[in-house]
Amino acid sequence: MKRIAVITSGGDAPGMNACIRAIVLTASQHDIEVIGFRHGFRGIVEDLNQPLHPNDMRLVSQRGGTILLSSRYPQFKEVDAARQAAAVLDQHDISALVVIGGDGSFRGAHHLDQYWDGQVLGLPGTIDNDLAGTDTTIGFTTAVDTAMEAIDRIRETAEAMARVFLIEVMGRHAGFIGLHSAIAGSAEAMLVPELEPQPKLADLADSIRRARQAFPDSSYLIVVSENLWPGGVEELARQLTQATGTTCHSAPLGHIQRGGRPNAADRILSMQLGQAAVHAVLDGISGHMIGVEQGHVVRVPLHLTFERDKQLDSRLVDLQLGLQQLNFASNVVKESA
Ligand SMILES: Nc1ncnc2c1ncn2[C@@H]1O[C@H](COP(=O)(O)OP(=O)(O)O)[C@@H](O)[C@H]1O
Ligand SMILES: O=P(O)(O)OC[C@H]1O[C@](O)(COP(=O)(O)O)[C@@H](O)[C@@H]1O
Repeated sequence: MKRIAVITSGGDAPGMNACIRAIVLTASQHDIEVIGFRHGFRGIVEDLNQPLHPNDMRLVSQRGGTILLSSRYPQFKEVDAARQAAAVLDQHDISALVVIGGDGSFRGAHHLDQYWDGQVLGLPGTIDNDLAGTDTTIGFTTAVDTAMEAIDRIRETAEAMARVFLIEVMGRHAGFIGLHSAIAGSAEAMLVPELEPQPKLADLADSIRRARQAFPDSSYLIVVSENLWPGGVEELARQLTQATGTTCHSAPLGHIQRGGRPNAADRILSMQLGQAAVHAVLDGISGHMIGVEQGHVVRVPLHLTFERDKQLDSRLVDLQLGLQQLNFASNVVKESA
């Protein structure tokens, strides 16, 4: 009988618990025990093990965060840490490890694979959706829903007070949350790292000025990815206020985007991938991520998920940029009417 170990690693993502549930239930169907290690790779190295029983899984899918806890543990890059993890996994007679996490976690899984004989599998769990080889990641659509709801709320007060807001969303190196929440929130402008060329301060200020002229009683929302503007969204708001003469407010959404109950799509994705991970273990697969492409479960070599950049969907970028233009054009029509 095989034993499977599971960790959740890096930034937690809504749906990780539903994924753990599917792994534990599917494994039990095949008489396979599942052991969790708390706090990601640190938990393996320090042997923070936690048996996972099907009976414990009844009320977990609905919860955000991760019942296995997570961490950022840079020490795992060391060879000694990987060797220690391999020794702990062997002591527990583990034959496969499932890592639920993002690109950093998959680098960790790939690293461990070189020092351990067991099977290593990755499941894409990050709100950032920045893993190549899968259309979406566990937690992404819930985070977009959360950002959209926050944008809607800001829209209402901004509209009531005719204010300009810069709303900062998560996504350290990738604009997926930015793009999707900008479209869903009908933002007047969007700043995400993938835009070529990047809008300049003067362009943004000019758009704000024109919109204010045409529609002085309306709100104007700009969605901005974190880490994009030097000094952050507060500094961008300060510079735009100075350039336009209109007060521009900053609203960083922060970690509220990461918590919360997973939406239906994330629960379904998580359970689909959790079940598929156990099937991959039974098929003897190692060194792969289990992802989803066009509704089908796919197995992708781990290194291909983090060595390549995942592109934004150019049709969605065009959609947002086009609607921004039309928004502006309709302002001009009204202005001249
Ligand atoms: N190059 C690497 N080699 C080994 N382990 C790594 C490497 N990069 C990241 N890790 C491990 O994966 C963990 C999660 O990575 P991180 O980038 O923080 O989050 P995410 O997996 O969500 O992208 C790190 O804290 C570390 O333990
Ligand atoms: O909570 P922390 O450690 O400050 O990390 C914040 C980062 O984690 C994320 O929420 C998720 O990123 P990862 O999934 O890659 O860990 C990013 O969007 C954000 O930049």
